[in-house]
Amino acid sequence: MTSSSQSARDLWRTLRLTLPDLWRAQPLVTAGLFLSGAAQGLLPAVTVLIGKWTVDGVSGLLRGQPVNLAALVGAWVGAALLSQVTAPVTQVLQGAAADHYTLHVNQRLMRRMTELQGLDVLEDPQFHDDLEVLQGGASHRPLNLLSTLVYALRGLVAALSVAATLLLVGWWVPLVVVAGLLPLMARQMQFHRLGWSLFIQKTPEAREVNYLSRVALRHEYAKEVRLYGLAPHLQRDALTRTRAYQRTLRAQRTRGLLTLLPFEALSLLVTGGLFAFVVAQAQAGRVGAGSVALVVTALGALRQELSSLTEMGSLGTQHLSWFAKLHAFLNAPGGVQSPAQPRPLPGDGTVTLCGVSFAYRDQPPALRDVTLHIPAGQTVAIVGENGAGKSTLIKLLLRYYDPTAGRILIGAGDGQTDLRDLDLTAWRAQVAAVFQDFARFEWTLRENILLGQPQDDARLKVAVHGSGLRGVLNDTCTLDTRLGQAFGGTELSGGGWQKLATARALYRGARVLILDEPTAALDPRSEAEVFGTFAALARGRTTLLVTHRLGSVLMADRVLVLKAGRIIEDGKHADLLARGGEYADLWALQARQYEEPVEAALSLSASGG
Ligand SMILES: Nc1ncnc2c1ncn2[C@@H]1O[C@H](COP(=O)(O)OP(=O)(O)OP(=O)(O)O)[C@@H](O)[C@H]1O
Repeated sequence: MTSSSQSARDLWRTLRLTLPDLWRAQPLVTAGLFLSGAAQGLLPAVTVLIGKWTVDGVSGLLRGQPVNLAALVGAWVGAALLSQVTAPVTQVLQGAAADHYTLHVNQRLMRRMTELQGLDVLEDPQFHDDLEVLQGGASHRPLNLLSTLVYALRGLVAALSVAATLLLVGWWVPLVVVAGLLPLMARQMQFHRLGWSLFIQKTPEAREVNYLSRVALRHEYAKEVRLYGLAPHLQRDALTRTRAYQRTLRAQRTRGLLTLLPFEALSLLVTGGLFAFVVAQAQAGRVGAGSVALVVTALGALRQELSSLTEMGSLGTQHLSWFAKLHAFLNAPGGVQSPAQPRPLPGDGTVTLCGVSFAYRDQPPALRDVTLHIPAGQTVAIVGENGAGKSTLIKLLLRYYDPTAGRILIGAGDGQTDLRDLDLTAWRAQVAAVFQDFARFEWTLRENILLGQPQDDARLKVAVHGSGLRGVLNDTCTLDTRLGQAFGGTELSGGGWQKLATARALYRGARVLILDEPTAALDPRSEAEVFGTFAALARGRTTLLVTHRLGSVLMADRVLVLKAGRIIEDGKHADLLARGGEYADLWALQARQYEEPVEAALSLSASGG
C-alpha cells in the first residue's frame, strides 16, 4: 500500500472520529451550519441559470418575443436574498460551534496532562514537539476544520450544480471540463500535503527558536542574559535558525508552484477549447446566445469552485492531520498509571526496596540493585556525592517513575503492597515533600500553601510557624499577598520561597515526609529553626532527608550513603564515623572546611596580623 493511500485512510478514519465529536458538541448548530453551507452551494448554479435565462430573454425581446419579466426578477431577487441571509447566518453559527469545540479540545488537552501521572513521558522530546503543534493549533484548528468542512460542502454542491448546468449544452461537456481540471486539483492537494509534512518535520527547529526567544525575554533567565551579554548571541542564533527554516519552506513552495504549471496549462487548454467549440456552434446557429453565456459563466464558476474545493480539501487535510495528532496524543500510552483496581492503602508508612534498579531514558542506570528497609516512623538521611542517585530514589518513591527492575513495597507484614498496586493519588496524598527545585506558583501566599486543599486554620498556623514563614509576614506581605512579578505581585527572597515550600509540606498531614535539600537557601538561624521543626514533625512519620549538609544528618536515626547508584554504607552516624569509610571521609572533609578558616583566623590574630 502506498503511503499516500495509507495517509488518505488515516485521514478518513480521523474524519470519522472527529465528525461525531463536532456533532455531539453542538448538534443543532452543526446541522444548521451544514444546511446553510449546502444552500450557499446552490447559488452559483442559480446565478449561471439566471444569466442564461436573462440572455435568452433579451435575445427574444430583440426578436419581438414576449418575456416573463416577473419570473426573471423574482428569481434574481430570491437568489440575492438567499445569498445575503445565508452568509451571516453561517458566520454566526460557525462562531458559536467553534467557541464550544475549542473549549472542548482545550479541556481534553488539560485532562490528558492530568492523566500523565509520571515524569517519564515529559522527558520524551517527541512529546514536546507534539504538544507544541497541538497547543499552537488548539485555538484555531477546530474553527478552521469546521469552516473548511462547511465550505467544502458548499464548494461540492456548487461544483456539482454548476457542472449540471453544462448538461444543457451537451451531456459530455461537464465530463470533459472535470477531466481537464482534475489533474490540477490532484496536484494542488499533493502540494499542500507536502507543506504540512514539512511543517511537522520542522517542529523541533521551531521549538528551538521559541526556546531562544523565551531565554531572551523571560524573567528567570534575565540575570545571566544581562551579565554575560547573551542577548545579541540569542538574537543572532534565532535569526539564523529562522532564516534557514524559512529558506526551506520558500524553496519547497516555489518548487511546488512550478510543478503546478503544466497542469494549469492543461486545464486552460480544455476550458479554452470548449469555449471555442460553443462559439463555433453558435456561429453555425446550433445553440443560442444564452448557451454561450451559460458556458462562459459556468466555466468561470466551475474553475473557481473546483480550485476553492481543492484548497478546502488541502486545508481540511492539514486540519485533519492536526486532529489525527490530537487523537494519537490523547490515546497514547501514558507511562506511569494508577492501577485499574488498586489495593487498599497499607496502614503504616514502612518502605521496603527489593533489588531496585532504574535507568532514565537512554541513560546508564542511576540506581543499581538497591535493597533497603525503612520501618515506619524512622528518619533516614541519604548522603552521597552529586549524581549518586539520591533524588532518583526519592522520585521512585513518589512513583514519578517505575523501577526498571525490582519492587518498592509499602506497609509491613501482611499489609505489604507493591507501590504499583496502590492508587497513585491516594499514595501521594500520604506524602509531603520539599524538593530542591520546588515550584514558585505566582499566586497568593495562602494559595501557595493550601494548593487546592480546603483551609484548616489550626494546620495553617502550624505550617506558617513551623516553616519560619511567620518571619516573612508583615504589614505589606500577608497571606493574601500575590507573589511573583508576572502579575505585579511581591517577590520573596530565595529563603522566603524555601520557607513557603516547607510550609506547603507541613500543611499536608502526611505519613511519609521527604526533604530533598530543604534548607539549601536558608540562613544559619532559619536553618536551625526549620530543622528544629522538622525533628518535631518527623516524629511518628517515615522521613527521608537528602542532604549535603552533614550537620543536619544528626537529626536522623540512620544514614545511607549512596555512590554511583548503590548503597555503600548504612548505619547510625556514630557507627559510620567509627567505621572510617566514605561517610567518615565526607564528614571529616566538611568539618575541615569549617575548622581550617577558623584556625587560620586564630593563628592570624595570634601573630598580630
Ligand atoms: N531526568 C533525568 N533524565 C536523565 N538523567 C537524569 C535525570 N535526572 C537525573 N539524571 C541522572 O541520573 C543520575 C542520578 O541523578 P540524581 O539527581 O538522582 O543524583 P543526586 O544524588 O540527587 O545528585 P545531586 O546531589 O547533584 O542532587 C545522574 O547521573 C543524573 O545525571
